[in-house]
Amino acid sequence: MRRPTETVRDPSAATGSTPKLSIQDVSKTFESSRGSVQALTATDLDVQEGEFVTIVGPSGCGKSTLLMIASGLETPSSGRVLIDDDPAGPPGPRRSVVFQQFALFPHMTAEQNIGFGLRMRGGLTRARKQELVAAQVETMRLTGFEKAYPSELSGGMQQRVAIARALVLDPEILLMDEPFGALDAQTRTAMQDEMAAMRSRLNCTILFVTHSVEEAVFLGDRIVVMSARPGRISHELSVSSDFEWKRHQIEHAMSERSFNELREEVWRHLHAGGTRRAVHDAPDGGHDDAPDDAPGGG
Ligand SMILES: Nc1ncnc2c1ncn2[C@@H]1O[C@H](COP(=O)(O)OP(=O)(O)OP(=O)(O)O)[C@@H](O)[C@H]1O
Repeated sequence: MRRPTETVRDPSAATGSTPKLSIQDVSKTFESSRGSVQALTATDLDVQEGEFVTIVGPSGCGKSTLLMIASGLETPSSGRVLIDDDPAGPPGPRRSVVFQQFALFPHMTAEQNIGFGLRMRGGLTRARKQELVAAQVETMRLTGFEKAYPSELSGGMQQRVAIARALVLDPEILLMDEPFGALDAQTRTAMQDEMAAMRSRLNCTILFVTHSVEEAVFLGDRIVVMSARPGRISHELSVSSDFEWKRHQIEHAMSERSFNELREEVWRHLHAGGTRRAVHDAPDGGHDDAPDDAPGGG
């Protein structure tokens, strides 16, 4: 029987399949007025088709940089990114990104925001585009708010619009950079549950950056732990889909022993990676909010 948690070094080697997304020996150095900052070093990550990979690590360790490089919005200083074994190239419709700050157009309604990326897409009639937007409105439980402007929507609804805007493009790879980080605790919990429930209906591969170990454990098929700057992947853990709590809500999951064992294991690896304080949740896990003390915060 498969152990519920096990260290996975190279999942593609285990499955023998071509990864959907492959980040190979990527490093990134930013040049700024304060000198150069090495954000990432020698980072390798393979993500299999349909896999949901969560990334945690200390503040400033390069999580967002890794995600931006995976999206094509940032170029690596060295190394390469492949999709289905081919160079990923510049950003395109195969990859969609959802940011922490929803980045909605304030002068557009919810449905106009959702349909924005479809405007440039050829081969679709106007009626078909409207159908696709309507389907996302329903999936994201935004019915009745189609004509509302972002300022008229709650934070959770705004983020649902942002996710709908990414999903309407039917991306092969969805890249999410702390998508629930700007939400209040209650809305965040609701969105975590929605993401887990929606997951089986999503036909895409997901890379998800979070500061929350709980979110990472609850949502991820695999958790990637990064170490302090210059960031690199220090550990990976797989989370078996056999866990019963994977089919429940996060509040329920957090009361399960196996969930908490996994959470503690992630914390151990975070501590081993060189920071006392890496993420900002675990309300009952003894890891209270505290000022960032990891090097290179930002
Ligand atoms: N455009 C940039 N120019 C200069 N330095 C940058 C730039 N983007 C990121 N950095 C630096 O690279 C390092 C990694 O940043 P990044 O945002 O990827 O980390 P992170 O792990 O996502 O941080 P956080 O958890 O706080 O969001 C930081 O030291 C940051 O200051």
